[in-house]
Amino acid sequence: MNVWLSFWSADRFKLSTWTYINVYISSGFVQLIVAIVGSFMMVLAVIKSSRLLHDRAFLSVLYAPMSFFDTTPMGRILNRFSKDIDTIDSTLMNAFNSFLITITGIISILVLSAIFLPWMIPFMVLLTLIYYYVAVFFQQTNRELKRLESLLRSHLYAYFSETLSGITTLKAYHQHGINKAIARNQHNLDRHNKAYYHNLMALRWITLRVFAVGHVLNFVAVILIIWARSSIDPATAGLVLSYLARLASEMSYSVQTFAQFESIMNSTERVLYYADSLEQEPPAHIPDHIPDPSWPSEGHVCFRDVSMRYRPELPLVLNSISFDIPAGEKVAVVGRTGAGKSSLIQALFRLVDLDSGSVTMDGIDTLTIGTADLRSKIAIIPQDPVLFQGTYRYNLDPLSRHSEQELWQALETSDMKTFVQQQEGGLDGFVAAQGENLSVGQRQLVCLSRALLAKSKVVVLDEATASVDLATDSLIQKAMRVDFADSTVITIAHRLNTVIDYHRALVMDQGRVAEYDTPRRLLKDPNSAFSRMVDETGGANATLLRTLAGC
Ligand SMILES: Nc1ncnc2c1ncn2[C@@H]1O[C@H](COP(=O)(O)OP(=O)(O)OP(=O)(O)O)[C@@H](O)[C@H]1O
Repeated sequence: MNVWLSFWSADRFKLSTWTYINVYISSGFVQLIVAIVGSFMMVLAVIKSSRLLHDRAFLSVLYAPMSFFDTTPMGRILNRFSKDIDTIDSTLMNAFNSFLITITGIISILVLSAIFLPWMIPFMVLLTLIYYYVAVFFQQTNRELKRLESLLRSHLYAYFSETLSGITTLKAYHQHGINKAIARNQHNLDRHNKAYYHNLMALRWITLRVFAVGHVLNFVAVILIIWARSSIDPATAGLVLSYLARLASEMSYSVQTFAQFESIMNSTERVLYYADSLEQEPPAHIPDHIPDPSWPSEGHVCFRDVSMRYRPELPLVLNSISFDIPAGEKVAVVGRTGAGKSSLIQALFRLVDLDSGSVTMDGIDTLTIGTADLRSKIAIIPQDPVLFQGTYRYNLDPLSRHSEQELWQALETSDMKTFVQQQEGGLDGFVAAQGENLSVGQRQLVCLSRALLAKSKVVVLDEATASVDLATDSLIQKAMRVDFADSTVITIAHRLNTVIDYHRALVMDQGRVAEYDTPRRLLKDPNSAFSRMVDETGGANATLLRTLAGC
């Protein structure tokens, strides 16, 4: 544009060469102003669209299957939502703008030189080809180096966040644990810096070659001007040389800005992958199969030949499991560690897709309805209760469906009323991220209150192994018997004392149902797996358990 503008004005106003040069420079200035204003507006547009991209990617991650979280390090996810999004927001348009300015600058210089020194055209074509070849070669290497750097940054973030979340364990190992964490962190930092250093070196490599191409073109121009000194006036020669002097740095800068632009587009590509290509869970709602709001009114749960594996390449963790839980019964799921107890719950919630078989609740196959429709109907008190940053009110009733009185009632049943009343703000008191300002037992009691409010017909309790004191434990057990008297309760039990009076015990062994009957009947057979588990609790306790079971 500035070449055209300067020629047009020079011709129209019959300007001298020096004025002509001034016009050329000032038209370049006009171009710069237009580019800056344009890029400012585009930056705003990019920030807005990156926000949409961020939201789409975030939603897609939230609905990704559990296998995605099992196989993707947390650092990698954090990297995409921090560094990549920030790069798109703050540097994408500037890099694109800089690249456009330098490339149009190079074209202007080449056109200007070609007009005044036409003999340069063959050299320009040859050197442009060399420039292109070197730039493409550099780009291929640079792209991989950038990927490597980003990957190693993800490792760095992953280990860092892992260290922070396990800080208490590290501290428990005193100086040894901390020193090890520091050493590992330094190692990760060094590896990341190595990749970054190679990136810088690659940039040096290309700069040297591109500068060489630019200077050779300059040299050729000088030779040609000397050769044609009789037919070219000094002012024109000066004009061409002064512009060609800028060529080398413009060429080098254009490769750098293109490399930067491409690496930013890598960030865009990575976020786009999360937004568009992540495998997704089955739909949250299936319009033609929305269950009746009162479903499940009974709480009859039935597993039929259920097989499940966590990922296609892994072995089955549930192997053709069948059992029936009549409505309102309390079932204890017991078994050795790794037997598949938690996997059973994953199958019930459809957190992992079934390989085969079906799970029905009150006759409705859970595969035929949306995952959100299913999960909202089952209450769970997990072993490791999760609370969100906010208030007690928000954690108890995130969808604001219950009255204040109902919230207090639920807290009273779970013995948390006095505690919440003592907090500043009461129900609107502050709950830290992951409930860090509450003990694990208190967190479980908040989860119990939430389950009480949900009034679900199917309740799952993943019994805490060690983190809950006996008082909290017995409170939860009492709630299971009294407040969920009409509900079907499935308890993953680690302590047999708490579930010995349940209606049934389901003994899991290596992903199969080993035994399923009333504790009394199972205990009548001294060789049953359940009997052996009871015996392992010790002579006196085993006798007590047998008495409680009515043997
Ligand atoms: N996310 C996962 N990805 C792959 N395999 C898993 C995953 N979770 C569990 N497993 C495997 O599934 C099997 C059953 O594990 P599960 O957690 O269901 O056992 P569990 O009986 O609940 O054990 P525990 O009493 O120790 O909690 C184990 O062999 C375990 O290695």
